[in-house]
Amino acid sequence: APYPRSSPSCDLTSQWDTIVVGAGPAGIIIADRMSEAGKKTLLIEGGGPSYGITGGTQRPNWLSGTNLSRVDVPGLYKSIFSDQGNLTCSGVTNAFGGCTVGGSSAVNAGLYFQPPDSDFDDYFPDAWKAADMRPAIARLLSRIPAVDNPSPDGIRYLQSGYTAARKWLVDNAGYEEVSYIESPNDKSKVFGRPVFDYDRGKRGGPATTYLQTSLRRSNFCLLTHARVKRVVRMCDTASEMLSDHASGVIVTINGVDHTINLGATAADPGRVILSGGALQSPQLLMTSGIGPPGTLTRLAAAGLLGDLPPSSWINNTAVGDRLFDNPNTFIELSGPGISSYTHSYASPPLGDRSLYLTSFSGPYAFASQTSAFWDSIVHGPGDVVGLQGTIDTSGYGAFTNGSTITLNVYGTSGLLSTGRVELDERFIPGASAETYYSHPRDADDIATFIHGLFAHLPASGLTPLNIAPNATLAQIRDYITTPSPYARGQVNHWSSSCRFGACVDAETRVRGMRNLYVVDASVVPPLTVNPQMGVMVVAERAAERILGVGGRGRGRGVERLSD
Ligand SMILES: Cc1cc2nc3c(=O)[nH]c(=O)nc-3n(C[C@H](O)[C@H](O)[C@H](O)COP(=O)(O)OP(=O)(O)OC[C@H]3O[C@@H](n4cnc5c(N)ncnc54)[C@H](O)[C@@H]3O)c2cc1C
Repeated sequence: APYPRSSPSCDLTSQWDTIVVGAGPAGIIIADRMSEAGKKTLLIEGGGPSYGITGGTQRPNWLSGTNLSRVDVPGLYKSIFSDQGNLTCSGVTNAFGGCTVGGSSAVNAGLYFQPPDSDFDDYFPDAWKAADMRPAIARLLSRIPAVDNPSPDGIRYLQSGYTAARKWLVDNAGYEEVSYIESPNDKSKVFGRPVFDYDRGKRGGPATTYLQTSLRRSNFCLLTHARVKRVVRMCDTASEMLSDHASGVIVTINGVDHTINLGATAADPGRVILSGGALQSPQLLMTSGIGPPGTLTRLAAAGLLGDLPPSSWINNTAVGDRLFDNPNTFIELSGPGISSYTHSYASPPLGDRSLYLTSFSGPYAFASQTSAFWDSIVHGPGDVVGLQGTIDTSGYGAFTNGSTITLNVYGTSGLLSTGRVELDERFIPGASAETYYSHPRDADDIATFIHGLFAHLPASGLTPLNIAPNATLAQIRDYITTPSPYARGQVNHWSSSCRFGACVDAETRVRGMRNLYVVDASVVPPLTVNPQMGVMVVAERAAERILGVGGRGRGRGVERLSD
């Protein structure tokens, strides 16, 4: 049932100043800022509750009697890959992700790295440069602090992988050990502890912070189990509004379609903000008659564009284009000093269970990453490729003995391969095959990174098990580009499918529309770090741009065509 079920502010027949589609991290933050600014705001989520505070009740028996759900406990993170409950987008997208209150921030590992200034300066448009983003970053960190020592008792748990990796990378390979909280900008030959958005041993993020302030406002409603089919942008001849105005959305609740309307006035025409994530926001644009003409023709033939006439279609091939995800490779590493640890959903060791239940401390206070490191390859001025490694506490696949851990290697910013959001025969969105390694330089760069790392392996400290430590560059390149349980997997860091300039303008407004916006990972270019903090910062900055407030590079205010 819709949640909260009886709130008077959830009267769906009323008219709204702002309708936000999707309660992922971006949607929650932008909806909170809109309602804070006095806009009557409706946040619509297709999935249901997740964290205990949102009404989530899925939990293993050892959490019975608490108000925690499985989502709240960081150490239960990996269970999502074997038991998705009803938290994921299964059947809704052809990819892995969270479709629940909090979106993927409710099912992810909680890694929360601040993007370096260079990401904003190199890849974002004017008004989104590093200097413009500082207030947004400060606001975000004041609501969701960054932590790199997640257990509230102050003890660092499961550190054998950290110790071995430090010897390898800092002592042998010349990496500098840094605090990523204090020094977010240096992302070349650096090693350190991962940063998380946990809150005193529990999963944090926008759902436990921003959403809670929104829910206390009488001008805010969160509607769950409600899927938006499309934005309404029909000509309304009575008021002579054109189809470049969104007038509301069509949403399916319990199998029944409803139209929910914006309340346009001369002072405030209202706005629809799509925050469905990098796969579903482009899908929503397409089902609203905005996208590649071939896809719009298919949707119209299937009757999925309502009665929007072809003359009102906005043909834009940039919708869904240049989708990005990090190509990844798992490298299984074993060493005599390593004690691996696999978190258990149903039966954590008794000591670890009681440590968590009494003080939210111990191994269950974090998802399993003990260290992270970065390097870069400079191809030329402004042409720099970011490379990341993250080390976990357990082995994977066929390599799960007690002394094996997993290194996850990604390529990040500056990679050249991108794909497209494609709608399959049922119009479900997914990633096209070109998303990974379609440009040969990417495989060369990532193979060079791995080859260089292997050259510095300590003599008896760590041994790669699934790739030979003396593999040639060509062998590594073949390994990482050949599908296997360890290579070419999806990291699910979907982004960049509705880019600034081509798909939205510098106010995040959809090109060709006056009051329709996209604020989520779709507008975020490939970042040097895991995306969620960048997504949240972008939502904070977008609120300033849309509301027309906020210091340097001040937003131009709503619904005046510009850029
Ligand atoms: C398993 C996993 C692990 C990850 N680990 C990390 C990590 O540790 N650190 C990190 O930085 N990033 C991580 N990520 C990525 C990160 O979680 C995402 O980048 C981030 O959540 C994207 O936020 P978003 O707001 O763009 O969209 P999403 O998180 O995708 O949220 C979109 C929401 O909109 C809803 N929605 C979509 N369409 C509709 C519709 N038509 N009607 C109603 N509702 C709709 C969806 O149900 C969903 O809840 C991980 C992702 C996954 C899947």
